[in-house]
Amino acid sequence: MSEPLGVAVLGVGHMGADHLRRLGETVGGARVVAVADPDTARAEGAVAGRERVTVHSDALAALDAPGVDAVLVASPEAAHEEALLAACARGLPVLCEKPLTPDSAAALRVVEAEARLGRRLIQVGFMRRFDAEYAALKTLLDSGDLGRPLLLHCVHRNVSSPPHFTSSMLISSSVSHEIDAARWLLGQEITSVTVVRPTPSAHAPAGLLDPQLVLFETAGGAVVDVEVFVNCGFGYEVRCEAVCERGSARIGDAHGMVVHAAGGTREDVARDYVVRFADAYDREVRAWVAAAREGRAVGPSAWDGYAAAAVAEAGVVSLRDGGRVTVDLAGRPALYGGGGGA
Ligand SMILES: NC(=O)C1=CN([C@@H]2O[C@H](COP(=O)(O)OP(=O)(O)OC[C@H]3O[C@@H](n4cnc5c(N)ncnc54)[C@H](O)[C@@H]3O)[C@@H](O)[C@H]2O)C=CC1
Ligand SMILES: O=C1[C@@H](O)[C@H](O)[C@@H](O)[C@H](O)[C@H]1O
Repeated sequence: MSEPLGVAVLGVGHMGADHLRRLGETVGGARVVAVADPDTARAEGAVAGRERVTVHSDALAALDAPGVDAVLVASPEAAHEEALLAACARGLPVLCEKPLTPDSAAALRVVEAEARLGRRLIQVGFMRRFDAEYAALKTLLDSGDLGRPLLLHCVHRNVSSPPHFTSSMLISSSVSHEIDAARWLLGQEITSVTVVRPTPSAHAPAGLLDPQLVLFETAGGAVVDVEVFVNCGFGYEVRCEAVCERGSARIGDAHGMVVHAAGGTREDVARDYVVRFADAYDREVRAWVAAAREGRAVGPSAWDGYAAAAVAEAGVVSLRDGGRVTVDLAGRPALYGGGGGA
């Protein structure tokens, strides 16, 4: 393709607006030609100053707008399935923000639609795979230098959660990143989930079970623990330590300046994911555009989105009922490699 990739952006809230800016400023080879958001005032504001962009209140109308070659889905998760199925029906490449869908049944319908096409169109927005530190950890683990990974210790903290956040969303929205990262880093499917609930923080909104401790067991016998705490109040922290047979490796400790002053040490903590993962989002969108222009798809697949949804669902059952809940995955279509590993 010699022309820039014509992109329709569905949803121009927090993430959609950030990706819209990215497609204009940071990532070459693409041009936003349509946006859709039921909040049309927001959509008009988001494209102010841009030329030749059509604004739609309806997502499907945006897909049919002139010049659309590909779709970036940044609407709330409940709207993803309809957009993904419509994109598949039109043969349009998609970058879909995580989670793929709110539940595994919907995710499986998306997987089946793509598998029927016989080619990948969908990349899921698990951007940590494009983060330099995560990529370095993956390379190290794959090299075998540290031996077999035994444990992953993960931390996922946000300053505060959005008003619509529920106790289940700590798992289905926030921990979905650790689910994908663990499957990817270890190359293994997650087979069971156990959620432990400490007494909630006094600073969490009433009724929100925050923090939570989420434990995964994998097909290869590794164990992953995730502390998720979305109203920690002080900063955005994402860490991961891999403990292996011959050593350990940790990422996520240092991102800014370290100041030694007044008899102490101070280190900046990122405010949120848009800051912490800015480079990762840039690489993610750049990789998507480059692949879409060549008629390919890269990065986390619809199958990865489905697997994350199924694991999260088991986690939500454990959160509700207690105990260890087994993850039941459907058979993996040949399009995604068939077989067992993640
Ligand atoms: N990769 C990451 O680190 C992050 C991913 N996300 C994901 O991005 C997606 C969007 O989240 P936010 O931007 O935080 O939400 P948001 O609430 O800030 O924005 C969502 C926008 O979508 C619009 N919208 C609602 N229904 C729509 C539809 N059917 N079609 C098109 N637009 C529609 C809303 O009016 C709103 O403007 C979610 O899937 C969320 O999980 C969110 C934060 C970080
Ligand atoms: O995807 C994201 C949000 O939706 C989620 O709510 C946050 O906890 C994550 O850190 C962020 O990356």
